[in-house]
Amino acid sequence: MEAISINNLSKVYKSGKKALDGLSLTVKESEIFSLLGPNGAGKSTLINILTTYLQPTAGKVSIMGKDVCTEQKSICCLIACVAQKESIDNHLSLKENMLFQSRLYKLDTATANKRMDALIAAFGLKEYEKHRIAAYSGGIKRRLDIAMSMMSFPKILFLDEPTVGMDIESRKAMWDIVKKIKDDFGTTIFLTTHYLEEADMLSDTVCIMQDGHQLVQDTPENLRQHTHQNTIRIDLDSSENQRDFGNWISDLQFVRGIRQEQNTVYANIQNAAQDFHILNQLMMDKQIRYSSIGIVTPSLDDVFLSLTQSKGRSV
Ligand SMILES: Nc1ncnc2c1ncn2[C@@H]1O[C@H](COP(=O)(O)OP(=O)(O)OP(=O)(O)O)[C@@H](O)[C@H]1O
Repeated sequence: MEAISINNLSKVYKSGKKALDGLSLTVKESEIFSLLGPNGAGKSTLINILTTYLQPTAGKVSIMGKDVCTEQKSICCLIACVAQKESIDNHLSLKENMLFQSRLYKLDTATANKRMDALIAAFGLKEYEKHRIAAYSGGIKRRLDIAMSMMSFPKILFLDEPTVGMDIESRKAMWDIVKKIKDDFGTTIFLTTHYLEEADMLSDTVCIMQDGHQLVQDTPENLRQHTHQNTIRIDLDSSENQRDFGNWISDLQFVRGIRQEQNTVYANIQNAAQDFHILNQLMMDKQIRYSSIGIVTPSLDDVFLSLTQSKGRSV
């Protein structure tokens, strides 16, 4: 069974704003699924519909086979959502916070204690039990927040930007925990993130959306492969004017978009084998000075930009 199935979903707010526009996607059971998209793409609207806070305008959405419009109660027992705003009570201890959560789900004491001990061990929280919660770092609080939401053993866990604002150490620790949730508990994880490296490291499937609909959904590896043939890297000589070059290359008919990092320009093109030679020749004719040019292995950033960037806009 698919964990989440979305078919032709639309959401129009009262203001008339169409936030979702014929979105279709599927999330498999026990996978880590990352949703990416520029600001305003419709990610929050989608999560709010999937977690039953918002009603869709049209389309069909099912969670573990249950319809979001007619079976909200059953769905709420199957999912948990960790929003960006933490839900920890600083006046309670770590264990009290977890047990409070278990009462919301009406777990009996023996089950609650068993789950709590398993989660404290799995999330590396044992050493923090004796400390005051107010003294926890943001990363540890986030970890506790996720452990609390796992007390109900949800089938699907929604994580809204789980590592936003964290330093790289805490971010890596969080990645290990997200993988552990999938491996040890078999939970399907649906996460949103603005960090493409994070989506790349964690995800079985990545979906990139824009303007309320899906642009692409695939494994990170396949997405990189997709762009691999379509990205040319040019390292300009420092004497070249980067802005002039950026404008010139953007205007070429076969260039779909560019990304500039100081003297380096990444150009997304239609046909690497053919366009690489044409570009090389045009640059020589124009006597543009560069130290190297080549087809490169793209990062997920290149995939994201090539799909969401309009022609000629540099980032
Ligand atoms: N309650 C609302 N009423 C009217 N328009 C809304 C409402 N909520 C969101 N929108 C609009 O719907 C569109 C999608 O918004 P949404 O918050 O879902 O995008 P997002 O991808 O989560 O963006 P971000 O990454 O900035 O959080 C935006 O144009 C937004 O301004």
